[in-house]
Amino acid sequence: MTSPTLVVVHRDQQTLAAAAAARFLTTVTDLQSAGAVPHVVLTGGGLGTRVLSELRSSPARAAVDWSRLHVWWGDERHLPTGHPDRNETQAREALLDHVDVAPDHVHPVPAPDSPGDPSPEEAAAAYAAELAAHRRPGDAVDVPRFDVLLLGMGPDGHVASLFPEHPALHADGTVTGVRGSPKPPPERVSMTFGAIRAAVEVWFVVAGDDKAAPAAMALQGAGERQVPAAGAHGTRRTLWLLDRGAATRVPAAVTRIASP
Ligand SMILES: O=C1O[C@H](COP(=O)(O)O)[C@@H](O)[C@H](O)[C@H]1O
Repeated sequence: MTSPTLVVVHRDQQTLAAAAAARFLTTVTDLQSAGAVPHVVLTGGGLGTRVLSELRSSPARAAVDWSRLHVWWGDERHLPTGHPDRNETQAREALLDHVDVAPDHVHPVPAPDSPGDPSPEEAAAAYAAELAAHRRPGDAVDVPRFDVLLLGMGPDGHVASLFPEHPALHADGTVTGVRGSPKPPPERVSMTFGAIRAAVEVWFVVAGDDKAAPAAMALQGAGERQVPAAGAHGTRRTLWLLDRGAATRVPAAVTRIASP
């Protein structure tokens, strides 16, 4: 049985980013107050990073015990440590350097300048091993059961670094090296659908007219080879947080207007 999908439309990118941050803070606070140490997966991309900036500037960020939170990435650009285009660098600058995360609870994808100078495939294998080491009792896949997995979506419908018609779409295991990415840089590391679909909740954060077509296709039964976003869903719920531009082609019957 497939889990429910909820599409929420916000007035504009700014409202969407702030609302996603508020949801995130509430979800993590609820989990922590129930005694859990949540596992969250961050996304790169313009809006994904903006959500992190909103988390940083929210007064409610003090409600979260940042030291009791595991942070992972759904994908990474295979670039040296500290490179401005690494998703990790952007997340650290936007949020992680400004909250009291426990360093050993932050799990970046190994960079090419990490010990052993890993290739994308070797970095993927190391990340898969790190994920497997955090698997919890009862977890069905070799990853911790992610409480929230954030995803941006490219105008081509890609999610994480799973691009349309790319061989990485068919990778086994939980993490794959990616070569020949149509979006620079060409070398990347990505969670596979197997890992993404182990998440309890998948939250898409998508804004802009250029995302309207793939959003509509993903929500209306497109194949995941053509529109990879169609293949990403959570075990309990999949949430699409859109701005008006990205929602223009989604049938009104499946959307909820949060901020007109
Ligand atoms: O390269 C990437 O792009 C996607 C989408 O980015 P956006 O700027 O179009 O929102 C992102 O989700 C992914 O993590 C990133 O590596």
